Amino acid sequence: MSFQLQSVLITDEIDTQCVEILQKNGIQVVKNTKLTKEQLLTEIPKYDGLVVRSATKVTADVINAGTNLKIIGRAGTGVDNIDCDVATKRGIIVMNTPGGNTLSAAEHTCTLICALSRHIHRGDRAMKEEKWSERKVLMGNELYGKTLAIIGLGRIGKEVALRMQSFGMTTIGYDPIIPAEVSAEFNTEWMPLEKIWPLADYITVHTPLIPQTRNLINDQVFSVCKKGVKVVNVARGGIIEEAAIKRAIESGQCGGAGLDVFESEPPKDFTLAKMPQVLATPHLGASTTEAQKRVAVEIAEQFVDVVRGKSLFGAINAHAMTNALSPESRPWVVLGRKLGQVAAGLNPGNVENMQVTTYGPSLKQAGSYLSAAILSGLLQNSPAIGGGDSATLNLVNSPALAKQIGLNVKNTHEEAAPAPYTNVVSVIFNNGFRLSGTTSGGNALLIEVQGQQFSLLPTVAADMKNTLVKFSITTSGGTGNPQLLPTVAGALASAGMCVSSLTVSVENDGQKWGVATFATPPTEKCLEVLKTIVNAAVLVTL
Ligand SMILES: NC(=O)c1ccc[n+]([C@@H]2O[C@H](COP(=O)([O-])OP(=O)(O)OC[C@H]3O[C@@H](n4cnc5c(N)ncnc54)[C@H](O)[C@@H]3O)[C@@H](O)[C@H]2O)c1
Ligand SMILES: O=C(O)[C@H](O)COP(=O)(O)O
Repeated sequence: MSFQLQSVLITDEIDTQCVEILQKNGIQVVKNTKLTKEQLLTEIPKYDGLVVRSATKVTADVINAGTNLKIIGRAGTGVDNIDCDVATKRGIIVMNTPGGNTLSAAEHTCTLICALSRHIHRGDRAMKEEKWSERKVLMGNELYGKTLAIIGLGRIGKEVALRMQSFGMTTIGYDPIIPAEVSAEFNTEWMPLEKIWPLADYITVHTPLIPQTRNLINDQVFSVCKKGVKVVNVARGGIIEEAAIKRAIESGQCGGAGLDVFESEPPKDFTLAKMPQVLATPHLGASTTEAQKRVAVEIAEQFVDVVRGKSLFGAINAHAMTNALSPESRPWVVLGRKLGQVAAGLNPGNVENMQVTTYGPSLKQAGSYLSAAILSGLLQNSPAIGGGDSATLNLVNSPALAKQIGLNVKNTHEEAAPAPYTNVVSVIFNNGFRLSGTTSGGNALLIEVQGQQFSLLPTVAADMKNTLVKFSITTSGGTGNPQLLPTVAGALASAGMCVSSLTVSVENDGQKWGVATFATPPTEKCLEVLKTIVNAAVLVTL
């Protein structure tokens, strides 16, 4: 699945290469870093892409005002300034540039650790104030032989560990997803937090700011640390509680803090930053020419790759789309959506469980995008999610919306497809309703609806604004009525309908089902006419 991207708005200071790459690829770019919140709300509907750093707060109201938004790019790492939940529900891809500023942030962290150990900030201030005598009180400590605790052993945490080991520091750390064997590869002993606190001479945090990490280091943690412990935060303000740092410095429990990030940026109150024991920088971790060039180029190239259907690298909320980018997957995405629409049209009611089974080698990795595509068709008019908002249902938001309404989805795969097909997708709901389909020559085809198999498969084409009428026919003992199809076709034609296709299923239990598709929407009159000939007729708008 790929999409058109016509215009991108950049609202933070980003290297010019971002603009150049996007423009070279035919995307119009407007860079305006001076927009007020109100101006942003007015401007955003004009764009289908937005690129930011950490300054622009991409809040729910901005995302909801962005009626054409398809993608939000973060030229950097942290996405805490973007309301990712709201973006996901709106079907908007959010991507960052993981790794682009890792080295700069790691170097900045190491710089703060070194500077804190020798009171560089205080020495510098003393010189500027012509207070040479300060040298008597600015006794430092070597880093050699000291223990550095690293909370968050991801990209930056690892680079910090490797660099500080060259000063002779012992590195220990904690991360819920990095196992001890992995941290051992960069000579860092994994430990639970309670074991870490009393051992650390320095603590540096490198986690995202999430509920589990907010105020991770607080009064209680300081109280079990070594007296004089020094803390460093180049991750996000609030991971180390600012009020607790202040109290710990005042009591002498904390010997110094290196802070690049703050709970509010810019800080509403500079008291903490002004404390002599605090070495503060205004969120400079990624502010190097190298990192800024890298993240600017990366976010622009990532946008271009999505537009070309090449890659979703950096996307943090589009898991279902990962295997849906290739041209071969497109008819399957269409089929999935159509199956969902057919199910919604024929099987209204409470659906709590949906099982999607993919068959055949080509669909081995297709389960997640096919179930997302089916959900996008199934839920498009669902009152449970506000109904009728079909334009916004896609592979990004439909899994999240299904979860929100308590619809459980299970994917399974089987290597061999039922003969005579090579690849098939079938979906079955908790009430037993099932349907399946395949693709051929780029067309989406129905194989089976509710146990009724078609030998000549009805097309549910993507580009045809067609409507499907399912009708059931009693064939009384299997003899059938050879005149039925011409009779139905004739009746529909007399009702003024332009029929695109008319297909009847293989007989099952004395029943046949027919599917008619139309190039223009059928009228109520068409249904009435049909009902005089067949047992039941249901209209499904695709
Ligand atoms: N100051 C700056 O300019 C600057 C620059 C770049 C990145 N950052 C910030 O640094 C942080 C880390 O970036 P990264 O690229 O290393 O990210 P990363 O995703 O590579 O690593 C983060 C690690 O934190 C771990 N983690 C999550 N919850 C945790 C918890 N409760 N306890 C311990 N660890 C936990 C994750 O498992 C992950 O391994 C992010 O918040 C990012 O925004 C700041
Ligand atoms: O998470 C990040 O990438 C850093 O905090 C950098 O933020 P910035 O792009 O605003 O400098």
